[in-house]
Amino acid sequence: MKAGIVGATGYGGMELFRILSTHPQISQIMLYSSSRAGEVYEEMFPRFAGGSRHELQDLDPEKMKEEQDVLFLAAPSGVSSELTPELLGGKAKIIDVSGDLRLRDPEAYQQWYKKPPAPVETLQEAVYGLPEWNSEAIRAAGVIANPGCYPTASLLGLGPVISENLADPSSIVIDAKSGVSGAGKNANPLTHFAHAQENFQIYKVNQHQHIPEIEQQLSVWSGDTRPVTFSTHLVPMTKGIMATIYVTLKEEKTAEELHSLFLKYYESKPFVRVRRPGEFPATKDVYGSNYCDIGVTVDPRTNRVTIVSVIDNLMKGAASQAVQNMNLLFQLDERTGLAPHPVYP
Ligand SMILES: NC(=O)C1=CN([C@@H]2O[C@H](COP(=O)(O)OP(=O)(O)OC[C@H]3O[C@@H](n4cnc5c(N)ncnc54)[C@H](OP(=O)(O)O)[C@@H]3O)[C@@H](O)[C@H]2O)C=CC1
Ligand SMILES: CC(=O)N[C@@H](CCC(=O)OP(=O)(O)O)C(=O)O
Repeated sequence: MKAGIVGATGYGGMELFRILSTHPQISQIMLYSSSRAGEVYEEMFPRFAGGSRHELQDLDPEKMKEEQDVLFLAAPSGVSSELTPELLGGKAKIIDVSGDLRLRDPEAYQQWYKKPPAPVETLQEAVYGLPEWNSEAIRAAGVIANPGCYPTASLLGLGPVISENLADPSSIVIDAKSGVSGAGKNANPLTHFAHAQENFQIYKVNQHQHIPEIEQQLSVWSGDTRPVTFSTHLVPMTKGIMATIYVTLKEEKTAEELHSLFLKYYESKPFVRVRRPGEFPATKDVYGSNYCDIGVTVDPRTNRVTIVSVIDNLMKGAASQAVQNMNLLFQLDERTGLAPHPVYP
């Protein structure tokens, strides 16, 4: 299969290149750049030297959609809204890693992203690519909206409890933390080294663009609207997300019962690992991998559940989940090309 990456010079695009370079079904990778066409990728990033050379190409949607079997879009939000309509109707399947195609409601996109939304017809073609919950639709899709990093961790943590209608709808609190690579490669005041190191900061309070994405999927599971309190914090580490989720149960459950519930949903899912009762994961348990590790318990004094969900934001939160989606789109084993073990320490 031939794969193309838009945004290959960015953090998500680099991870895509790293994974696809050793994927057994990928025979050729084409890299596109809006700013550095003509330059050689391996000279720009010597860490990738030692194999084939890749000259960065100009974006030419007409050529791209006929020459590639799959196109990964890993550009800032706002780019895919315009580019995807031009890429439809060709040979290539499209996997968008940005937030542009995730929200069904264009007005919600405008409200939360403060940018013009993609055309409604394009949004209607896109399937939400959370493989553990949506694999059937993904297999039949032509366009995938890859989930956001925070929503991936949050939704995998909440899925079993919300699907089983166990939670008091108004009780959901997601307290999320991310490493700085979540903000991409361009410096901003929040992620500048001198500001971020030895610092721990909350940001986008009640304004984060992932709130409607999380609520949209919760309403798919529950059939009604579940507003969430969702807070994001910047942690002085390179990669990793931890979502600590609190929900109040409608009825009493033991920690063992909740553990069994999570196993029921995830035992057959290769990339979600549920910890034994009383055990909780850390971000380094999944570093560099496609895993989401989850720990769950309940406090019998408050009847409140604590769910801890960790991912690597650039992997399960972006690039490796996109490749998992590619595997499903092309009817491959979803594990193909996704190395099994995280990097440690
Ligand atoms: N970082 C993360 O953890 C996650 C990021 N995402 C999303 O994935 C996308 C990529 O993120 P990330 O890799 O971190 O971002 P980066 O800022 O690191 O890289 C984005 C890349 O997009 C390319 N680009 C910029 N403008 C355009 C344009 N007009 N047309 C085409 N390409 C363009 C640039 O490459 P060039 O100049 O060579 O074209 C740039 O290298 C974003 O939408 C982000 O929100 C999603 C989940 C997690
Ligand atoms: C640490 C950090 O700044 N993270 C980013 C993640 C953004 C992202 O991935 O954006 P989309 O999924 O909407 O494309 C943020 O919180 O905005």
